[in-house]
Amino acid sequence: MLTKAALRTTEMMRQAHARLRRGQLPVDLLDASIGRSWQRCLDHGLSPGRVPELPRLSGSELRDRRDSHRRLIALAEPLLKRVAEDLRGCQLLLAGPDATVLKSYGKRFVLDERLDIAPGIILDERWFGTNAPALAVIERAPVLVKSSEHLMFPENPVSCVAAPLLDVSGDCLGLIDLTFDAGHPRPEIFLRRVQQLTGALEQQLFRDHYQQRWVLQVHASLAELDGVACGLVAINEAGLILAVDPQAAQWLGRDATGLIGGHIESLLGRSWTELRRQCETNSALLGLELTGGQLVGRLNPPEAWRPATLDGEVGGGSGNRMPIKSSRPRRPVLESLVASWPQILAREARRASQALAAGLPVLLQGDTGTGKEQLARALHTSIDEKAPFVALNCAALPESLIEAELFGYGEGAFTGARKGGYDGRLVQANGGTLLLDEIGDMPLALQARLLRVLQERVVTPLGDHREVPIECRVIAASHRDLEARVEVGDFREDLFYRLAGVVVELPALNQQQPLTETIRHRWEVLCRGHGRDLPLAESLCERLAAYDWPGNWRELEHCLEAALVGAEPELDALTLDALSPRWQRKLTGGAPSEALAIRSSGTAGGPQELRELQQAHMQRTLEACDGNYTAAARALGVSRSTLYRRLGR
Ligand SMILES: Nc1ncnc2c1ncn2[C@@H]1O[C@H](COP(=O)(O)OP(=O)(O)OP(=O)(O)O)[C@@H](O)[C@H]1O
Repeated sequence: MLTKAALRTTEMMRQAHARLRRGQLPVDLLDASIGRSWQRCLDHGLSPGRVPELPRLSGSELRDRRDSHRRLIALAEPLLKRVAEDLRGCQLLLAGPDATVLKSYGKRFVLDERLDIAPGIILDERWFGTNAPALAVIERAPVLVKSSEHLMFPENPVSCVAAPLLDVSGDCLGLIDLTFDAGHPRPEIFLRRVQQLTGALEQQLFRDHYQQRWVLQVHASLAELDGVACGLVAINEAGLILAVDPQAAQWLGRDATGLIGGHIESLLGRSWTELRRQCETNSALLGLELTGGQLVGRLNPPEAWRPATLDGEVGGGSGNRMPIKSSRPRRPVLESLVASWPQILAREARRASQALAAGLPVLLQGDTGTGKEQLARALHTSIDEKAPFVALNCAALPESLIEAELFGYGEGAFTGARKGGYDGRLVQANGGTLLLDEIGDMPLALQARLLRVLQERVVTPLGDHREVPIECRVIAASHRDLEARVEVGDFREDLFYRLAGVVVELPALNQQQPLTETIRHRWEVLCRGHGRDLPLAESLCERLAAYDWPGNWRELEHCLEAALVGAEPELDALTLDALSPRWQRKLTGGAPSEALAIRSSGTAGGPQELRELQQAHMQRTLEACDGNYTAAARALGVSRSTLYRRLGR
């Protein structure tokens, strides 16, 4: 039996068709998208009610068409088959982006013998008139086309919903249509179902594309965070936003293009380094206070996030922590990391791996962003990728917490202590590797305790008398010159020797020779990763090589990836003009007036001259700071060691 609302709609549509027969387009009686479609159909010269001859692909044409959409079919088929079994009495269609039906699942509706909606049929508006698949592609949105809204079939016994399936670049891969009995009282539930299907498949596409990246899920409700309606943001190691799906843009209340290429810190107002540390190997739940309101988020390290499966479960498990199941190495193993390194450095890295495997500690030294953490992970993976890798940033924790974090505590050790106590990072690293990052910033008192643990290989948690044996490999890392700190008494000499079994000094990026080659290689790797083929202009490559790179690899990565994701699709080559104004300023020497002077005087302005100009600028800044290197380095925005090096001291 029809509901009152359905009767009203039926009556309205009867009037709509009557007005159409009198030559009027009844836009006031139709939904906006249906009205637009009717108008297009009339413009194509279609006559309502006259059943058209429908074009169909031949058997071999259909095979070819399926072959050219095999990625779409492979992605969607398992899910559609499963859903068709649940939705008895409905027909599910998978169609290409031109609304040609590729596959049909479940019931098969035959409206009359010429209207068998089967694979091979082309549901183009130009001959089939208003229909959900064609309309979903044109509107790029989910649509519901009820029985008599199908312009050519005023007595249509079925209604349809359809939604387009968009890939990560927003291109339409195809669509899913669900056809059901027109008498169904609540057609909206089918619309929601189709949206869930395309949502789940789009999440799968997002995951496949950004599997090696950090993924932030966002939603207003914790209960929905693992569903298909959550928004997704892909982030690179440096914190740069690589992609924002339409749902994330909606939740965040921001335009995706405005967010892509920006830094996650400016979106979340939290330190990226700290966020990353919070979820070193596990996903971490975050409360996000954004200008648009409160959202919940979950930050997932590379490979940890699994799309929703539509069964109410999440691939990787549920709850607020999601252990990584993958047994594949998450980081490049040592050999692939060192493949492009200078020979001497690669040899040092291999030596460190052997030493670590034999139980010796390894110390990694180098400026910020030179790849200490990346090497530490590769060393660990090269020995035992399945064992725990625990990183502790000794500089990031307040002095009062670092002891509890490192050694753990017993139940009730202090006010606010977790029920059941806490194991501490040393115990968590048992059987694996502990990275003591920024060890040069560890307070002296704690250095003494750490030394004792390393000597005795047992820890005593705070407020506890138990002794817990420790069996882990130790890597320490610091951007500080530890020997210099030992000399001035800020670092214990005995601890230094305990940590420095093998020392690897990671060079600054600008010491790589020739730097143009390194940059070009990195650019090509990034282009491949993003599926782009965009040459790097020679002139820009030279400018990049002349820049000092105080943030080393991290800064280079940030610069190149921001340029790549922001590059217009029609660009022939990446030139200086295509970079952000900030990078243009940086690359024209950090002293724009001097760089401009080179241009206006007509001098070539090659890398060597730029280097000399930079040096002169640094020297002048140093003099202006009365020879104080720390103040000059801060004024120039570079590290002290970089300033020393650039001035040849
Ligand atoms: N040799 C390399 N080739 C390409 N990218 C690299 C290389 N080394 C480091 N990177 C990239 O640079 C970024 C910084 O690396 P990493 O965190 O290991 O540096 P770090 O020395 O530990 O820095 P910090 O001292 O600031 O913690 C990462 O995104 C990493 O992927």
